[in-house]
Amino acid sequence: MSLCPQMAPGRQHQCQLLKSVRPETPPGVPRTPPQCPQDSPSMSPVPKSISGAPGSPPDVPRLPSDTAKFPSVSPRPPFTCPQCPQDPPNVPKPLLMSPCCPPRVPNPPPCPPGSATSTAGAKGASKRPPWDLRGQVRDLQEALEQGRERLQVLEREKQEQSQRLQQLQRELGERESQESSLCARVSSLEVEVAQVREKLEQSQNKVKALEAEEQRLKAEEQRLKAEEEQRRQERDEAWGRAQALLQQLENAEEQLQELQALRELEASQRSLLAQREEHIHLLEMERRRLHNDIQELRGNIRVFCRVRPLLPEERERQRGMPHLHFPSQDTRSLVLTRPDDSQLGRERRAELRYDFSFDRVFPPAASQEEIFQEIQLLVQSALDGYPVCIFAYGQTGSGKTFTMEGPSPAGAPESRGMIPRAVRHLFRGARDLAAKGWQVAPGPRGRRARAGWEGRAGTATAPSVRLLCQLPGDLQRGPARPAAGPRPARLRAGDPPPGARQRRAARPQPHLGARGERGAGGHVGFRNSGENLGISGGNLGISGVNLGVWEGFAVILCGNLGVSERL
Ligand SMILES: Nc1ncnc2c1ncn2[C@@H]1O[C@H](COP(=O)(O)OP(=O)(O)OP(=O)(O)O)[C@@H](O)[C@H]1O
Repeated sequence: MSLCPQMAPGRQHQCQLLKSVRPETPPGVPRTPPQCPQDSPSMSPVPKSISGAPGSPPDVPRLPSDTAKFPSVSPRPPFTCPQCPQDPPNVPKPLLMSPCCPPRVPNPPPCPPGSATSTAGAKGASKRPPWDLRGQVRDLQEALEQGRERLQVLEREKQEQSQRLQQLQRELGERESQESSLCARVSSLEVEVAQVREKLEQSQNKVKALEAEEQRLKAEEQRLKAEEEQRRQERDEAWGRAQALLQQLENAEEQLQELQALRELEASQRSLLAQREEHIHLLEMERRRLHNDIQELRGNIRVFCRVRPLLPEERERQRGMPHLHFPSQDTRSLVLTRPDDSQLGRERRAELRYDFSFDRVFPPAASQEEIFQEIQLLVQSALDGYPVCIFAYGQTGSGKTFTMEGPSPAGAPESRGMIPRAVRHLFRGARDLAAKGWQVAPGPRGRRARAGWEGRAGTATAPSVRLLCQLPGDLQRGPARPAAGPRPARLRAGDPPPGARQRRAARPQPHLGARGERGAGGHVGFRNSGENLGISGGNLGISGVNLGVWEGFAVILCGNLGVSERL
């Protein structure tokens, strides 16, 4: 059995079946196995899915089922006569066992005489007597005749079989050509299948890529949707803010209009205020003038007398102060009496009476506040630009320091002296003036400036206030100074304190608190919020009662003058 060398194993059975029905090739005729030029060794059987696939060409003839066409593949066993021990010699074997060409089993030839099949004739012949030779010859002739007829039948059958064989050979050729074409077709189909598979793989790869791209695009779509949602929210928020801003803008425009109206009102009010301020200024100037006229009328130089109470040790030595009398109806008088005893003590004379008159007399019970009530108007005059000098004069131990500074150490606020009270009054008055639009600033040092508070709101004039303080005992003795230093010059009105510039440039001024604590050399100064209303009188050189006032500055000179004598 020869096989197609390029035929796939799955197709071997088919070729085997075709081979089995092929008759023996006559000798001399070259037999060529059917070739499948397009078959490849790796060709696989045609898958049913392909033949039944929708894409299969409809005109491709399907190979007939071999088993259907050739149900009995195995060769039929040779016919044997059941009555004969071996095959009859001239009985042809069946050639085909195809359903389309069912085998035609010839009638079994009659058994030769003597065999089991010829038992009937033999029986007939046996019925003949052995001596009936003629009868036996007739029987033989009849048998011969039957054999001839049988031979003729067989000849006809042979011819029919030959024709059938030729027909089958033609069919076989057709089938082989058909098979070749089918093989070629199958090969082409397999190539197409391979191409389709390749395309299918490519398509699957593309599908996978597209699916991945789809996933990516879906994710991108989700992200874009989220961004879109966020943008929408932001837009809504921005829209809300814009609406709010529009509303605010409208409100602002309304407020602007109101502000414009208010500005116009403010301008009118300002002009009115300016008029009122001008009026107030005029009134203030008038008040100042009247105030100082009153002060002048009361006296440019006023002398107050204060009698301090007895000290504890003095109470032990004397019984009260019967020699001092303070008329209750007259606060300006002080009466001093003393008995006018004769030198011998025999005569009884009337008391000697000394009447003193001052601008104000303060009895021992007078408080610091009562005293300051009298001098604070002078402080107001200093704020108005008038030179003011306040000093205490008296015997040692008469209470000058107590009056001007207060007790030492410091006691209750109500026991403060005149200096801290004046300073406080000055600063308070300066603040009140500033609240009214007046500018209060320290004046230029070392040069003269116009006296008085002539500055007004909006003007640039610089009022100056200097508070010159000399502490107890120092005014008479003078400040401590170097031995080689110059002696203080006698001051004239209008002269600046000698050495003031020099002193200010030489060393910083001692600064005290608002209470006016004693500084080095007995000179004190007051500083508050950078405004120096302090002392520059270190070398003021006031001696005795000769006081100099530096014109051009509003000066308050507070101090006391000690005398070495007791009254
Ligand atoms: N009004 C008063 N009320 C109570 N005590 C007073 C009063 N005035 C003075 N004193 C007391 O009298 C004493 C002497 O007062 P002070 O030192 O002020 O006198 P002085 O005139 O300054 O003396 P000196 O000239 O020696 O400096 C002090 O103890 C003081 O406390």
